[in-house]
Amino acid sequence: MVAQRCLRPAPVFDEPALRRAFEAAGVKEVHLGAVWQHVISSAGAGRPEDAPGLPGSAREVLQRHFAAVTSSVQEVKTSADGSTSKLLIRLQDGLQVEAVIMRYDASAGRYAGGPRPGGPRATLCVSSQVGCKMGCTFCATGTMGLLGDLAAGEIVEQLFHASQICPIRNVVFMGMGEPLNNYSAVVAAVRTLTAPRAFGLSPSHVTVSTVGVIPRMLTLPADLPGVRLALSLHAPTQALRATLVPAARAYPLDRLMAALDAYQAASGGGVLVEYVMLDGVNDREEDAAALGALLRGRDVFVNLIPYNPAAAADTYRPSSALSLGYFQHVLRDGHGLHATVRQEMGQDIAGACGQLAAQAAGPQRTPDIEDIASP
Ligand SMILES: C[S@@+](CC[C@H](N)C(=O)[O-])C[C@H]1O[C@@H](n2cnc3c(N)ncnc32)[C@H](O)[C@@H]1O
Ligand code: SF4
Repeated sequence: MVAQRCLRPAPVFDEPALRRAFEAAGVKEVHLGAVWQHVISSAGAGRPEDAPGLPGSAREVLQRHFAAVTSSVQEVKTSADGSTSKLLIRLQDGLQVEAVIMRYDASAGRYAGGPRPGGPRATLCVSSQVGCKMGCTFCATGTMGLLGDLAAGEIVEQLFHASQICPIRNVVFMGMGEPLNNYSAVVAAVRTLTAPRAFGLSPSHVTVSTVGVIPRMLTLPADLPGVRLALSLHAPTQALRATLVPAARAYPLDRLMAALDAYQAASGGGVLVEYVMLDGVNDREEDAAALGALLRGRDVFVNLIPYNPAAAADTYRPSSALSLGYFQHVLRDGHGLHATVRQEMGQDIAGACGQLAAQAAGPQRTPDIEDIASP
């Protein structure tokens, strides 16, 4: 059991906490936006209670219980090519998470150039938990186990910190943690990221990535309309998936595909399918054929992710360029699927997918099925 974290002061970007405190003090909801705008426009320098137009009761609540920013950036590492910056963020109780800025011009399909303030808008990869209990065998975060859930405000603060470095257009929940295991905080955080009187991101510019927490996938379209879903699949059969992703034992592949279909029926949107390419493990000819058959006819976009070394003594190797190309060809030309190979950036600062592990890794263990199945 992970210890409950106690945040004092509470982050002002924590919408549920702020709403509850305002309600209890009889403060009108309309003042939430004014407080956020004040903090954002002053780059965190302005105290929440000094937002213009607040009644005395709101000022008192804010002064006693809330702070503009509760986390701090300990270190920023930028890759040699300038494409990626990794932020090490310290939370108020000493836990640490990482967030990654990727300067990638999605519209042009290529890296957009170095860390230029005011340059092309970037994508921010945020963390939702400190560590993760799901224990995927190829993921650095998975080796840590779960140390704690982030509060909604701490997730939002990652965008706040990144925005001080460069303008952010997209947010992807592909950092540390399984976002659907910290569901209520992630939903509240996305609502603040997309609120016009807070950060005003378009919902379609926010992607929540999951290893497949079925009950939460089904509620997502109603709770976060317009937000995109990415599903980390990694294998075309239950037997192979269970060896890579322990969560597959709690959420088997047939039920996962049914949940994917139900999600799509409810959201009306396509889903990004992520597939980490592991040499000789899930990148063989028969895997490509089985994946093509599994996804054929579904509204999905397959992203083949070159494996990033996650530990010094690694059991996996990245697939060769030849295997990646062949796999993509089978999906595209054999099965009519959209399939791309992800352009990986930031490996030299260990800032690529699956490499985030701000704390030292704990002893690796296979998670209990009961533990995985309780989101
Ligand atoms: C770190 S996870 C966080 C979001 C969520 N827990 C999930 O699994 O989708 C984001 C993505 O990174 C991928 N990933 C994990 N370890 C990786 C590695 N060593 N190399 C490349 N991608 C990796 C995951 O499979 C997933 O698609
Ligand atoms: S890949 Fe995602 S679900 Fe799996 S251990 Fe890493 S963070 Fe957790």
